[in-house]
Amino acid sequence: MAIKPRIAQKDVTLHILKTFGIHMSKKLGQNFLIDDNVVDGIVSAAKVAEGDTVLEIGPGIGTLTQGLAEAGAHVTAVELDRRLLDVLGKTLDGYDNVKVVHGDILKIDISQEINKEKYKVVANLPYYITTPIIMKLLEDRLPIELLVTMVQKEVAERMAAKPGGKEYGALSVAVQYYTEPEIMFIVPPKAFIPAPAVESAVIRCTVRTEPPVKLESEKMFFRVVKAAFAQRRKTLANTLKAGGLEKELLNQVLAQAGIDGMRRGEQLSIEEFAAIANAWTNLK
Ligand SMILES: C[S@@+](CC[C@H](N)C(=O)[O-])C[C@H]1O[C@@H](n2cnc3c(N)ncnc32)[C@H](O)[C@@H]1O
Repeated sequence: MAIKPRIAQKDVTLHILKTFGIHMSKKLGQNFLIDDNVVDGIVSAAKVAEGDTVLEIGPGIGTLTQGLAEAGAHVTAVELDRRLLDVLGKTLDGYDNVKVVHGDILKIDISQEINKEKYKVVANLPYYITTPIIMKLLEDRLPIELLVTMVQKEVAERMAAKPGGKEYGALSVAVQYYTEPEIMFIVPPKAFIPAPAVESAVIRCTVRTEPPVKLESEKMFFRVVKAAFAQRRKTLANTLKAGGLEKELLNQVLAQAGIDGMRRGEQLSIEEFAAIANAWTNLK
C-alpha cells in the first residue's frame, strides 16, 4: 500500500490542481480539504479499521480517500466530475484498496458497486445536494452501519435538533428516525480551498437496527411529519387538515393520540408524530 505525501495541505493541493489544469467547480460543490487534522478527525470519527468497507461520495482529488485507504479501509469512491478521474488515477496510484467509480451518487445503483453485508459511508459532501444524498442513503435502506459526513454546520444542527427550536424540522425527524446523529466537531472555512462562506461540521449518524417507534404505516408517519412542517407557524389541527386529514376525523385522531391540536409541529417528538400517524391509520 502506498504511503504518499498527504494531499491535505494547501501547497500540495494547489500543485496537483495546477499540474492537471483543474479549476474547481462551484456548481459541483468543490471545496477541497487542505487540513490534515480534519482528514484524520473524520477517519477517526468513522472508527475506520483495517478491512472496513467504505463508500466515499465525491473524492475530489483524493484527499479524504487517502486517509481512509491508509487506515486500511476498502474504499469505493464515487465521483461525478470526469476531469478528476485522471487526477485520482495519479494521487491514488499504488493504493490497491481503492476503487474509483465515475457517476452521480443520486443516480447510480450503489448495491451494484458495493456488495457487502455492512459498510460505512464517509464523505465531505457536495453542499448543493447534501439532503437528497443523505435521504437517499437512508430511505433506500442500504446496509449502512454508520454515516460520517462533512456538511454545512447549519445542516448538521438541523439533523441533530431536538423538538422546540427553529432548527427542528422534517429533516431532524427523518434523520433521527433512521439514525442516532452526533455532531463530532466544527470545521472553519479555512480548512478548504476555496474557503466556503459558511462553517462546516462533521456529523456521525449511527444507523439504528430497530426504528425508535412502532408504526402502523411508515408512509403515514412521513405524511404527518411533512404536513406538520409544511406550514411551521400553523397549529397542528390546521396543518393536518391541509395534509388531507378529514375534518370529521381530526378530533378523534388527536384524542386517540393524546395530542392537543393547538400545538405546532416543531414542538412534537418522534413518539408524538408516531402516535398521530398510528391513530390516523387506525381510524381512517
Ligand atoms: C466538497 S468536495 C469534497 C472533495 C474531497 N473529498 C475533499 O474532501 O477534499 C465534493 C466532491 O463531490 C463531487 N460531487 C458533486 N456532485 C456529485 C454527485 N452528484 N455524485 C458524486 N460526486 C459528486 C464534487 O465533484 C467534489 O469532488
